[in-house]
Parts: sequence; C-alpha cells; structure tokens
Amino acid sequence: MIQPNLSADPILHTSDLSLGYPAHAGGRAFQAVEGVSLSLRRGGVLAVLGESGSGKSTLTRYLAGRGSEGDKSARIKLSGGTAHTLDVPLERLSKRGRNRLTAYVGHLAQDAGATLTPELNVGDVLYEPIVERVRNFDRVALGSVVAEMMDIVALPLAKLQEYPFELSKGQRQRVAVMRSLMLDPKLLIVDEPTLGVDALNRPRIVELLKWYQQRTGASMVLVSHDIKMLEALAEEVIVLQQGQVVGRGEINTIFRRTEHDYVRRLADALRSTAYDEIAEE
Ligand SMILES: Nc1ncnc2c1ncn2[C@@H]1O[C@H](COP(=O)(O)OP(=O)(O)OP(=O)(O)O)[C@@H](O)[C@H]1O
Repeated sequence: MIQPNLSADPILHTSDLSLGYPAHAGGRAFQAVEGVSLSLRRGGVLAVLGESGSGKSTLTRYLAGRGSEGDKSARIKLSGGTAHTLDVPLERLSKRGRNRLTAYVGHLAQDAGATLTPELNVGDVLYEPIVERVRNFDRVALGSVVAEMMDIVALPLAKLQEYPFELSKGQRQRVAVMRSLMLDPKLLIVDEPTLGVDALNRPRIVELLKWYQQRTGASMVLVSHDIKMLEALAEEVIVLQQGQVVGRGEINTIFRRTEHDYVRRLADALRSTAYDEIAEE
C-alpha cells in the first residue's frame, strides 16, 4: 500500500481528471468534472469558484479522499485522468489506504454544521476525531489549543458542554470548522465554510483558518465565494463552469484580465459580495 508522503510537493495534483456519478434510481450517469488539471504546492492555498452545480464539491470531495463515502448514489466515479493527494493515487484507494490518507487530509463538507452528531456535546464533537484515531494524546496541550480556537471564533468555553441543538446555525458551523482542524491536517479542504453564516461571524471563521494556516503552514483548498476569505487566504484561484476549468490565475489578477464572460460576471458579483445572487442565477 502506498503511504501518504507528508513532504509531498506538490501536495496534490491532477491531470485531465474527469469524475462522475453512476446511473442510479432510474437516472442517467452524470459527468460532473471534466478534464481538470491542477497542482497545489506544499503550503499553498487554492480557491475553487464557480456557480452552483459546476462541480466544486465533487472535485474537492474526491481530492480529499472521500469520493467513495456516503450511499451508493453519492459515490464519485473516476472516468478519466489521474489525481494524487500526498502522492497517493486516488483511483486505487482501498479502505485502509483511505483511512491512512484521511488522517492527514481534513475535509469540511458543505453545511457541515448541520450534520454534527446530535448526541454529543460540543467538547465530544471536537475530540471525537482524535479519540477515534489516537490512543494516547496530550489532553492538556490539546485543551489549550481548543481554548485558543474557541476564543478566535468567539465561542465561550461553556459552550463545550452544550449540544448541537442548543447552538445557533452559525455557532454549529464554527464548531464544525474547529473539528476539521483537530487532527492537525497537512492539507485542509473546506467547502463553503462561511455559507449561511451571518456577516458578523464570517470573519471569525476566516480568522480561524488564517490562524491555522500560519501556525502549521498547512496547504488548503477553499471552495468559497467569500471575498474576505479569498483576500485573506487564497493565492491562486480556479473557476469551474459545468465541470471544466474556465479561468485560473493569481487572485489579484484573474478577475481583472479575464476574457471569459462567465469569469467576468463572477468577478462582478464577487465585488458586490453577492454570492447568493450568483448561486441563484
Ligand atoms: N449523487 C449525485 N448523483 C448524480 N449527480 C450528482 C450527484 N451529486 C451531484 N451531482 C451533480 O453533479 C453536478 C456537480 O455537483 P457539485 O455538488 O459538485 O457542484 P457544486 O459546484 O459544488 O454546487 P453547489 O455550489 O450547489 O454545491 C451537479 O449538476 C449535480 O446535480
């Protein structure tokens, strides 16, 4: 079995990658990602943008090693090309291989705050990924990291005793983002971490991710249309439309120099920070 290479550089790369969903429940097979080639340097931050349905979640979930998670209808099927994360080829990922890889690759699924285990209090929700994987861990050291994170996202420590149903939507989402950092991922892949979070609390999530990136030098893939988040973290952007890359470049130049009509419209919408409008177009 190929072991994840923690010094891999680029930390992930794809070549002509195509992904889809097999036919299910009478529906036809669907091609969600087509011919995507990308590379992320170790320590780099890549943002993935595109309208609703353009393939962002499919691409990032696959790159996070979670392509075969969920029920049958949600499993992502490779239909062409190659992808490597931490030098592990994703097309031949056994269950054990996936467990090894995902120990180092954090993934925050879209709307993760809504799927926190209802029976666990916030403290247990946060510690669960560690308890599941590491037999002996330093509770004191981890406790102070948790306290620091709670402070950054402005959650009082008393919240550790509360259950997800006792929290607001924005508080649940902050807990989910903290949880995605608990295993100290070398690569963090987050899908719309601030979507649905109010304007006051969005910057707290941005701050937390920035803190994590500076503290650990981790690489990140951000699916986000939050202009503050993009400005604070992203170096490079790719823009997807109907599963294909239609724009890519450095964050400060891509939106200014583009010839592509869709990328220009996206840039205009981002300037007025109107992701909801983009999603509804
Ligand atoms: N389980 C599935 N079976 C069949 N098609 C699917 C499945 N999941 C997603 N799709 C389709 O794949 C395409 C890409 O979906 P994906 O969720 O990756 O897009 P997205 O850019 O992340 O969208 P959003 O911003 O709305 O989350 C969409 O057309 C979607 O309908």
